[in-house]
Amino acid sequence: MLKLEGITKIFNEGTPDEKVALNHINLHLKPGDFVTVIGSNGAGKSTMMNMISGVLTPDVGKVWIDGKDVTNLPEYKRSRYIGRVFQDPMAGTAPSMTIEENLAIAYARNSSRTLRLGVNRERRDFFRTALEKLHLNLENRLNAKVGLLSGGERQALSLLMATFTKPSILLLDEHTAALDPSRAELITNLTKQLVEENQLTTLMVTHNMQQAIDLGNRLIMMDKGQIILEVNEDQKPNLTIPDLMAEFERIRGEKMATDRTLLG
Ligand SMILES: Nc1ncnc2c1ncn2[C@@H]1O[C@H](COP(=O)(O)OP(=O)(O)OP(=O)(O)O)[C@@H](O)[C@H]1O
Repeated sequence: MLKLEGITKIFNEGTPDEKVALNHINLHLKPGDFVTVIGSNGAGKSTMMNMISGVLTPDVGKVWIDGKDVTNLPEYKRSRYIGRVFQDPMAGTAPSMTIEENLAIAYARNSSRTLRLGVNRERRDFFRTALEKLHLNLENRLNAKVGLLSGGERQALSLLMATFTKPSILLLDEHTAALDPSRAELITNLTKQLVEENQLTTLMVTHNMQQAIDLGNRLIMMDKGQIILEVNEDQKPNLTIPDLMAEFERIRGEKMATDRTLLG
């Protein structure tokens, strides 16, 4: 489903600002895997997500999606395989367009579906049914401009837009971090629901260790451009925050830099 093979990315190579952002990353996600990604600031998490979505190309290594080598496929050509939700609720939607128009764009992105431009009745019913799942009453506001929605509502819509065409890979990039706790919980629950319903293969970056433990069937920890710990399906149900901190200390020989956000 997703395979990263020996991925290395060096920024500003050969200059005093040289930075090895990813150092020989190997990762394999089976269909339906939901992998949470934790790691300190600058560990390489966003760089890895950008490598998968095609924003960046690796210096060394290959990216495979659905058995295809997509390493050199540009972002716009990869978008039909990938749904992505960012930290900023403003990033995933077009504020001056209506909810319906935003959904129509997301729907059209997956070109494997038949696309007739515009929104016909059948499509509108499909959008309404999808929106009902959010339990935010957005199904009755199809013609409302997205710019008028709250941050939580926009993030819920972004999540729906990223998932309802069933992408091969769903990338969640700290997508609850900018929300207040009750909205973050709503989006977390919605994430669980949509991923399960659509059986999506998912990679989620979070700074919240409890969220990383609670969601998904696998967990990886990154540090200094490397995956330093992989927790598999059998180990994850019993995992605790102290376990993760102890593992970091064992591997790196130093205490993990933590703050309240990281501890959730
Ligand atoms: N375009 C770039 N040019 C130069 N250096 C970069 C660039 N993008 C990332 N880096 C560096 O690469 C390293 C990894 O960055 P990355 O954003 O992937 O980390 P991260 O794990 O997502 O961190 P955070 O949790 O703080 O968002 C960092 O040291 C960062 O400064």
